[in-house]
Amino acid sequence: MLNLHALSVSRRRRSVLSGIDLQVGAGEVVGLIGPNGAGKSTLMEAALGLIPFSGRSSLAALPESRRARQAAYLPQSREIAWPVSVEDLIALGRIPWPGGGRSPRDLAAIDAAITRMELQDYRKRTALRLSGGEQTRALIARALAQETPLLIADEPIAGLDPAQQLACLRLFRDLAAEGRGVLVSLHDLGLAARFCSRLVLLVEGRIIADGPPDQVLSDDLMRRAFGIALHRIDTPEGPAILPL
Ligand SMILES: Nc1ncnc2c1ncn2[C@@H]1O[C@H](COP(=O)(O)OP(=O)(O)OP(=O)(O)O)[C@@H](O)[C@H]1O
Repeated sequence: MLNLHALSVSRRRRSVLSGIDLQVGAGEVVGLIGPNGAGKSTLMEAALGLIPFSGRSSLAALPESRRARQAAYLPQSREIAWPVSVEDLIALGRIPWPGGGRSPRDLAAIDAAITRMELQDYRKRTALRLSGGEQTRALIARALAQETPLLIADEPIAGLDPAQQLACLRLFRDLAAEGRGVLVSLHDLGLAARFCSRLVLLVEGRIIADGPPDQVLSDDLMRRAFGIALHRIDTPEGPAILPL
């Protein structure tokens, strides 16, 4: 679904990503974790073909029209440029598909995305006047309306309340169960452990671990990545991981 090979990015003549090999398959929620500035957003932007890179991205190799039918993207910046209604914002997700956003197929996809993000009461409101968390949910709904096999989401739960964080990650898990692939960057390591099938740990532009959450969240790797110890509390729902 997504295949990155020897992908490298330099910015201002500084290496930001180096030799990235990464696969995201159908049915996987792959969590991208690592310190601020490690290169998580850069990896996503390069994989999507939004910035120059060397190496190979199976997604960026597609023609632009097919790329937008293959992957939807929630960028870290939640900028909404125009005073459109929530419904019209979500309809933008249908642009890659024939129908102009108003075919019965488009309307069904928009309705489904609104329902999944519980935005029924917001659909006629001006997106710019929603709260930050509500705007994020509307932008996730736009990505869902795109109905792509792959979803790439950059810190989707940043700014969401705890219940919405859980709802968002449960939704991603459901998408994977439906056969889609999800690549998501997260800073909450406990939630990453609970909801991701695999974790990829990025440090200074290189992948230093890629595997099951328990393996990647080892004391050694966490100390190497973040320079601190983490305390793990196991609950019936999964681990909670606290910085010490
Ligand atoms: N447009 C740019 N020009 C120059 N350097 C950049 C640019 N964008 C990002 N960088 C640098 O690239 C590095 C990786 O940034 P990136 O945003 O990918 O990190 P990140 O892992 O997503 O961080 P965070 O967790 O803080 O969001 C950082 O050192 C950043 O300063």
